[in-house]
Amino acid sequence: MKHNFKMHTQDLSFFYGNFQALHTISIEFIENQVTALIGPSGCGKSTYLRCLNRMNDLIPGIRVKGRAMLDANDIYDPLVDVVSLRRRVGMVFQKPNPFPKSIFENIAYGLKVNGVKDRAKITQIVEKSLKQAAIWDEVKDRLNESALGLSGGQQQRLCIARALAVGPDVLLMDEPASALDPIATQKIEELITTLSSKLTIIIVTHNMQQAARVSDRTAFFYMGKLIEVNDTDTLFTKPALKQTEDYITGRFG
Ligand SMILES: Nc1ncnc2c1ncn2[C@@H]1O[C@H](COP(=O)(O)OP(=O)(O)OP(=O)(O)O)[C@@H](O)[C@H]1O
Repeated sequence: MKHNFKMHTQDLSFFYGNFQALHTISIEFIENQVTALIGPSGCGKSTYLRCLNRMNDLIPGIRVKGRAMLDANDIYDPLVDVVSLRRRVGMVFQKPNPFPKSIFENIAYGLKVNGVKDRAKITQIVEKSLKQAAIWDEVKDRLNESALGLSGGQQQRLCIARALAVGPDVLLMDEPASALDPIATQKIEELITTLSSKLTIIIVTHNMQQAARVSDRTAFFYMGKLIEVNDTDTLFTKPALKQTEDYITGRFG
């Protein structure tokens, strides 16, 4: 079966000032699959993830080399509008970060910023996004209450709904469940699996069991380098390199 690549990077290198955090990383992200990025703390997973929607742009002294492509477009092309890039490549962070507004407004806000004015349409998208993020039943009777009154797991699913509302093609998730309890984590993992039928998902996780559960492909990073990328099953059962094997069997990390 021929796969379509939704995103890919080619020899992507990244520098914080004089410190090179990423060395010539090339990965292809298959459309409507989940790719997990794993590796020990400080190996550059989050830096790489943030390169994919230019979240590092505002850090002073950074430099990017190589290419990061969304479909056939280089996202670092000077003509790219970063706001519309982030609409197509959404992001969910480690710590749920809802706005201090109502549940409804958390979703509606991004739509308004993106120029949607029709109230009925906004209401419809809010409902659809909350349903997609598997939180509608829990919040439908309290849409006007503050999002800050929700549990951590609910807040994270609300943030996922917020990201989905603007219709992204790709969702970047930076350890989306690491601040959550096991039940909330399971809900997020189930949600990732459901969403991947329509979205390309790239997830950073510290948790190898989680990578094995949710992802189709896994990329192992070490000290700013991509060591190995493969089907998740293959990477975890027959890693090509000793370094990968040592990491997944817990010999370091
Ligand atoms: N804003 C920054 N300025 C300078 N160096 C940074 C900055 N952010 C990260 N780094 C460095 O870049 C390297 C990669 O960090 P990064 O956060 O991408 O790793 P990570 O694999 O995501 O780690 P963790 O799992 O602990 O979050 C580290 O050496 C880190 O110290």
